[in-house]
Amino acid sequence: MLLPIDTLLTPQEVHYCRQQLAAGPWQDGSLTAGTLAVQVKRNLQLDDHSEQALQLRQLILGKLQSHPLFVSATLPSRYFPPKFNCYQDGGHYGLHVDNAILALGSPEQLRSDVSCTLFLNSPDEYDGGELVIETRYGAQQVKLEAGSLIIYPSTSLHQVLPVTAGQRICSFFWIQSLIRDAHQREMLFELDQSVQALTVALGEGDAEVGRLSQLYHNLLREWAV
Ligand SMILES: O=C(O)CCC(=O)C(=O)O
Ligand SMILES: [Fe+2]
Repeated sequence: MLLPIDTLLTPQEVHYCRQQLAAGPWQDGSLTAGTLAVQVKRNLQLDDHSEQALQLRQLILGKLQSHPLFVSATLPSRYFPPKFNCYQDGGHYGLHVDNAILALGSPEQLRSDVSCTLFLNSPDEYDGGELVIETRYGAQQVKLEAGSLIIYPSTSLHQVLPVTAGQRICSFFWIQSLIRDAHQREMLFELDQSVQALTVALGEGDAEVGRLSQLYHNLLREWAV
């Protein structure tokens, strides 16, 4: 499931991120690429240890944790601290799959189940730079408004097309989900969305809403790892 989440950040929050990023120490993205990725990756990344990265991570993680649609769709168990990238002058990231286990061997180790890109500048500010995600139904091109986020299964092959004019600035990160399997996660998401809509329409006291809600929680209990 590819799911866009519109306006995770307000325009004011996007503005704050852009200010911090303008000041931030950027480095060659190939420094942090694995042995395979280094052959296909050409971009800049904010130094993960910088003050700017620490500040922005806190802001983004806080917004994610309090966003009901994001939580329902990803069922997060652990968050990889958001990173920041910038593509310009033909910069791109060729077709790849994200590492299954991130920060391998460290206390932050996490299995990537859901990959996320949060767009931090407007699509009007650059040409190219589409995030292209291969799905069972063909390749999908994604380029969202500043402050919006796309989530997609980490099992997918994906690439960022060359940015031929301007700059594309994003945050990207991964989620380890309570539900490892993308299909199970998607079914739970759809059930949860229906339960929420029926709760509004029929009220919390409705017996059938109660039964569907019981089903949701018992499936989650059954499948959560
Ligand atoms: O910039 C993006 O949208 C995705 C970056 C990416 O695929 C990665 O860093 O693994
Ligand atoms: Fe990736």
